[in-house]
Amino acid sequence: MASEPLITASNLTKRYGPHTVVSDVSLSIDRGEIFGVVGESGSGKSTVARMILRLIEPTEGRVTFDGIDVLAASPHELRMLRRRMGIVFQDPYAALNPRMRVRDILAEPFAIHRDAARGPEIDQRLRAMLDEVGLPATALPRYPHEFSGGQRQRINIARALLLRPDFLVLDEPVSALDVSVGAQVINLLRDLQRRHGLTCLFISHSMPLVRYLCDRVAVMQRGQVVEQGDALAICDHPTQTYTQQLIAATPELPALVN
Ligand SMILES: Nc1ncnc2c1ncn2[C@@H]1O[C@H](COP(=O)(O)OP(=O)(O)OP(=O)(O)O)[C@@H](O)[C@H]1O
Repeated sequence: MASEPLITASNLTKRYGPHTVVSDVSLSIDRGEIFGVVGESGSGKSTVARMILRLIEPTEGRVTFDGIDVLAASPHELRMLRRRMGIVFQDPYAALNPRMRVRDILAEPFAIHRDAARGPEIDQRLRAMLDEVGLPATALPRYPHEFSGGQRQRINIARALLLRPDFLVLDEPVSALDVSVGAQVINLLRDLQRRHGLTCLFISHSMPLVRYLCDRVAVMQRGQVVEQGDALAICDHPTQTYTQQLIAATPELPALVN
């Protein structure tokens, strides 16, 4: 028997005053898959992801996470849900507090979720996680400005994974990075996703990247899903003109694949 999807979003709509920025979006994300949301800037991708995480309240619609009604969750339930969800933002520079040491940035989730780990175990978890994202333990006492963009994004990924979430939102995680650095980060994400059996929502404007990384994809245009399904099928045989234009607009990936 097929398992229930980890996430279902049904008829999500977001309006700001008279502006409808997301309109009637429905999708479901299976456990262990990477689901892509692709579209040009302003098409509503981030708004959909933030509504799923309930960082933004939808105007209409429903979200379930592991069968739990996310929008009806009490503050306590929401805290428990948030622990199971991580997010990596686009801009690795803006996402890290420049006045905090890496150790404190990474330990922050443990301060919020006090029962997740204590004392010496926290330090152990930080070191192990840094190792997983390819950074040395000597990073711990240093400040974000001492790191390159790619290294900073690795710190963001480590922070997002520290509480061992089931679900990770990747909001254009490499679009602020150089192509070769971005390729390394994409491969790291793919390895971590496989190793931990993570379920991911990957937001991107790049069809080749979606083709490389995602199992399924939803294509968004002006707040609506115009096409969704198997990522390879849609990238190789798009049925919508908009999808064809997106493909034509993005250069081929350089040698990303390792
Ligand atoms: N708080 C807000 N108030 C009004 N409009 C907003 C607000 N947040 C987002 N929007 C508008 O909603 C639309 C969708 O934005 P969103 O960030 O979801 O798009 P996106 O596809 O993720 O774009 P990008 O790739 O540039 O991040 C945009 O037109 C944006 O200007």
